Amino acid sequence: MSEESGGSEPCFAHQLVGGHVVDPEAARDVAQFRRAERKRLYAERRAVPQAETARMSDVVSEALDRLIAPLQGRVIGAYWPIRSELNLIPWMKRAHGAGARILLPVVETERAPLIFRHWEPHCRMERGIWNIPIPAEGDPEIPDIVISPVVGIDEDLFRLGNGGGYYDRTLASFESMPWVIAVGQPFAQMKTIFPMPWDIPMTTLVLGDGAIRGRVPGEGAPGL
Ligand SMILES: Nc1nc2c(c(=O)[nH]1)N(C=O)[C@@H](CNc1ccc(C(=O)N[C@@H](CCC(=O)O)C(=O)O)cc1)CN2
Ligand SMILES: Nc1ncnc2c1ncn2[C@@H]1O[C@H](COP(=O)(O)OP(=O)(O)OP(=O)(O)O)[C@@H](O)[C@H]1O
Repeated sequence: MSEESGGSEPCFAHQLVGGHVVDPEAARDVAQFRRAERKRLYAERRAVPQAETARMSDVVSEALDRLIAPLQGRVIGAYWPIRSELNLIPWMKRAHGAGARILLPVVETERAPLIFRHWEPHCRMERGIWNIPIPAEGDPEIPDIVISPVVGIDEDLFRLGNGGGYYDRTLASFESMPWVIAVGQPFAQMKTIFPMPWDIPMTTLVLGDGAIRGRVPGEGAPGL
C-alpha cells in the first residue's frame, strides 16, 4: 500500500488556487511576506491607545455617513470588530436607525465564501470562528455594500486581511460586484501586497485620519 517515493509528479510547475494557475514558489514567497507584514501591522495596531482607535473609528464613521447617503434602503455587510480593528458598531446602530439593513459576516464553512446574516441592535448573538460574535440566526443575504476591515492596504487597494482569504472568496462568489469599502488605520497603507490572481481590489478606502482613496460609485475619483 505504500506510495512509490523518489518519482516526481507529472506536473510540478504550477498549482491551482480557486481555479487560478499560480507558481508555487511565488505563492510561497508571497504568503511568507504577507505573514510577516500581518505580524508587523498587528503589533503597530496593538500599540495604539484605545482612545485613539475610538477617535479613528468616529472619523471613519462620519466619512461613511457622507459617502453612503442616503442610508435608507441600503443592504450593508459590516463587521464586528476584533483585534483592535476600528469599531463601527455605533455607526451600524445609526445606519440601522436610518433605514439601512445591516448584515454581519459569518464563516459557515472554513475555506469557503462568508455568508452574511441580518443584524440589528439587541439581536441574539453567538460566537463563531475565532470567537467572533455573529447573529445567532437568519438566512444568508447578499449585501450591495461591503465594509471590509483591513490589516494592510496597498496602493492599488488590494487588501491584506487576517489570512483566511475569506473576503476574496466571498466577493468572487457574488453574481455582481458590490461596492467594497475598505476601512483601516492610516499606517495600514503599504506599497504592494504582491497581488495574486485571487486577490480582488477594494473600490474605496476610508482611513482613520479621514483620507478617502479610490473610487466612489457615481462620482469621479475623490481627491483628484
Ligand atoms: N471583524 C472581522 N470579522 C470577520 C473578518 C475580519 O477580518 N474581521 N473576516 C475576514 O476574513 C472573517 C473571519 N476571518 C478569519 C480569518 C482567518 C481565520 C483563521 O482561522 N486563521 C488562522 C490562521 C490563518 C493563516 O494565517 O493561514 C488561525 O488563526 O488559526 C479565521 C477567521 C469574517 N469575520
Ligand atoms: N478565491 C479564492 N479561492 C480559493 N482560495 C483562495 C481564494 N482567495 C484566497 N484563497 C486562499 O486563501 C489564502 C489566504 O489568502 P490571503 O492571504 O489573500 O488572505 P486575506 O485576504 O489576508 O484574508 P481574509 O480575507 O480572510 O481577511 C491564500 O493563500 C489562498 O490560497
